[in-house]
Amino acid sequence: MADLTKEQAEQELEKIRPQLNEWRDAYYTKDAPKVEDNVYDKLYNQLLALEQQYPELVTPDSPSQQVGDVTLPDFNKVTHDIPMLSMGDVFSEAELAEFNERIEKNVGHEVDYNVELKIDGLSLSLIYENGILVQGSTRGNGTIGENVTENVKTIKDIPQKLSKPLSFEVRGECFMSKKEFLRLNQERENEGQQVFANPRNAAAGSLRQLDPKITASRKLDTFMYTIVTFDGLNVTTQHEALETLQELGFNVNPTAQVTTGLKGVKDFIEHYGEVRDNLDYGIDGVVLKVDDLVLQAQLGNTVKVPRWEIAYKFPPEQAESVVREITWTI
Ligand SMILES: CC(C)(C)c1nc(N2CCN(c3ncccn3)CC2)c2cc(C(N)=O)c(N)nc2n1
Repeated sequence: MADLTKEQAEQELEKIRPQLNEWRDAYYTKDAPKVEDNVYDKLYNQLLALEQQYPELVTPDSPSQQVGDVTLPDFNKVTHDIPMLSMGDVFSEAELAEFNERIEKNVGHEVDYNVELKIDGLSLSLIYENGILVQGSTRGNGTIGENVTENVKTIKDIPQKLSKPLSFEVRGECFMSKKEFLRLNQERENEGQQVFANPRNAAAGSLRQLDPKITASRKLDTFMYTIVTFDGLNVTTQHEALETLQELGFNVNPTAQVTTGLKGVKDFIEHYGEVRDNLDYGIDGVVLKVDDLVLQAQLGNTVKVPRWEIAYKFPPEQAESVVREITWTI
């Protein structure tokens, strides 16, 4: 911002201060940010620049003076030493068959897959040192995530202390059950607040709160699915990794199955495609992972996605309004 005269700076500040305070209040009290963080940050930095240029223009109600009880809408960032990759996805059985053929051609024989439900939540990384939870973070862009450690400590199904003094990273999905989603939205409706569009948004909005007390007031759950570093664990398959996670006290989705080649995958997909609406958590597909960890390493990853896994995606769940309409007609 070009150097302004003191009068011009004062006029600018009289506009910027209430705007930032309004945005910040919306961010906290309504969990519904009115603007993206970067828009807030940009205007906030303009305020800081003007106040640095003219310190005498700083007022007690300036957002720059609201330190302590209200930290800025920005999380500390963490770097994922091992990137949190994306997933290749397919939408038909023909594409699944192509994926399987590619794998079999590459390794020269049929392979076992660990088949998992794809939970519709947000990715979470947990780091433990000597069995103590020391960091929780979101996926972010796969390399840089947000540090949400204090919030993660309010999630009841995440162990803060493991039964073994392990130092490792585990990853999984943080989600909100459909039951909790309905309860929370009813509460927000009663309080005249904006409701969340779906459980995934509600989970993201609850985990990505800067006030852990707000996170604690929302019931979040997890299903963990990856041990990133296996040192000291004799785990040789993805299925064993899930069993080990369960033994260590993590919540693991109980439906995973090992199949030989694609046999059984079709039944798994059809079954969970049918019972999906009755599950208390959202799913948006099924994930196939080559079960053997040595084969996974042999197949490796492309820049963004592992070559050894694929996500079969379901069509979007039936819209709430359609369901309500049918009920209404009846
Ligand atoms: C370890 C790998 C990479 C194979 C992996 N990656 C996953 N994901 C990556 C892409 N993700 C992602 N998220 C946002 C933007 C782009 N990609 C969302 C998590 C998995 C997600 C689930 C689930 N949801 O239930 C699951 N059972 N297994 C996963 N396994």
